[in-house]
Parts: sequence; structure tokens; C-alpha cells
Amino acid sequence: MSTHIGAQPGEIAERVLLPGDPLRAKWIAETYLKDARCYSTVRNMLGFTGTYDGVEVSVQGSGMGMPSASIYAHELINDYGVKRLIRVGSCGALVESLKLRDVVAAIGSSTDSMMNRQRFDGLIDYAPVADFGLLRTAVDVAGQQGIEMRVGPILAADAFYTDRPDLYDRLADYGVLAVEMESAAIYTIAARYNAQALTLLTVSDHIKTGERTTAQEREQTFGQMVEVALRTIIT
Ligand SMILES: O=P(O)(O)O[C@H]1O[C@H](CO)[C@@H](O)[C@H]1O
Ligand SMILES: O=c1cc[nH]c(=O)[nH]1
Repeated sequence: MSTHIGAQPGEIAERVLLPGDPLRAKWIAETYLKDARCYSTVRNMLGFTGTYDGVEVSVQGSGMGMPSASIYAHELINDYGVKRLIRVGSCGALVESLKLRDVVAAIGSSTDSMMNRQRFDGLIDYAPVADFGLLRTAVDVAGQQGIEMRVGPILAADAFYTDRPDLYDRLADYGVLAVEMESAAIYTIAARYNAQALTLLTVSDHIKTGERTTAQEREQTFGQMVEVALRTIIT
């Protein structure tokens, strides 16, 4: 067992999908994985391993925000030997060209988190980016599946409820498509420990129009993103 994951050595696959919501992890395991078994219920942050098209894949809830996601990414890589992580999350759209339920692949992740500033003594604005190989595969897979996936930069924010919506508009002016809360930390930790990482997102709400999906949809209806993620992670 690691500190926050209750799996025995060998119970977690080298390939892991990372939804923030542990109940989305359960839904993904039950819907898409064969012979899925739960390996951890610690803090109810559920984790499952099964197979997808004959390849072993795990799905681990990572919680909300970069401190939580950092713990799971760190332990998965360092304590369980995970080599590939694909976050499958929800996001808020910052640009009008995105619609509710669109799928986004995050090529890079700006952040207002202090975590990386601490890593580099405040001297470097480190640029967390996706693994190029995983991103290229995801683009190919989405094309083959007829899914229109937007590829671009996103924001990983510490706060869900912002006091500075004006900054979202400014980021949109610089091409930033959407906001979520984990990608920068996952990209950074994967880079630090020599693993591959990618973030795929489904637009769950629209910052410009105020439209949003329900909690049930965020838990259970992001099938297109999950199918791209699963095919990508086993390729
Ligand atoms: O749907 P998940 O994967 O949790 O992702 C998004 O949803 C949560 C906020 O509602 C944050 O974790 C954010 O990143
Ligand atoms: O972090 C997030 C996730 C979904 N929607 C948002 O507005 N922010």
C-alpha cells in the first residue's frame, strides 16, 4: 500500500485513466473495462483495474485540485510503477467556439498554482505540457472515431469559483480554451518522474454563456472522451 492508495504491488496497471470524480472512475470501470476489480477504497477515492481490448488498464479517482491530483500521480508513478496517465476530466469553456460536451485535449497547461513556483524558487515559469506521443495518438484516435476534438492550451486553476473572471477573458485572448483544476500538476509530476501524461476534457459548463451539465452527466456521460482515452492509452 502507498499512503493514499490501498493497492498491493502489481494490482495497478502501467496505464491509468485519472478522472477527478471517483464515481466517474467506477462508471468507467463498470462500463468499459472487462473483469474490473476495485483495488482501493481509501478515502473513497476509488481505483479499479480491468482490461480494455485485452490490455490491462486502471482507473483511479484523483480528487479536485492540484494538491489532491499530485498525491495520486506521485504515488501511482513512484509506488506502483505507472508509466502512462490520461486525465479524463470536466472543464469550463472560456471561448465561445466551444460548446457544452465538446472534447478538448490539453497541449499545455497554464496555472495560477504556486506549486511549480515553489519547485523553481519563483525564478522560472515552468511550462507543463502534454506528452507529444500520447497527444498525437489521441488526435489520430479521435479522427478515426469521428470525434471532433479541439487541441489547445488550457488553464489549471486553484479556485473553482474565481474572483477574477476578467483574467479568464484575457487568457481566452491568448488562445486558452478552457479551465479545469489538475492538469498542470499531473503534467509536471509525470515529467519529473519520467512518465507520459495527457489531459482530455469534456466541456461541462460554459463560462461565457452560463450553460452547464448536471452532476449526473459529469459522472456518467462523457463516453466520447473516455473512448478516445482508452484507445489512446493502449496504443
Ligand atoms: O470532473 P473533474 O475531473 O473532477 O474535473 C473538474 O471538475 C472539478 C470541479 O468541479 C475539478 O476537479 C475540475 O478539474
Ligand atoms: O474546474 C472547472 C471544471 C469545470 N468547470 C469549471 O468551470 N471549472
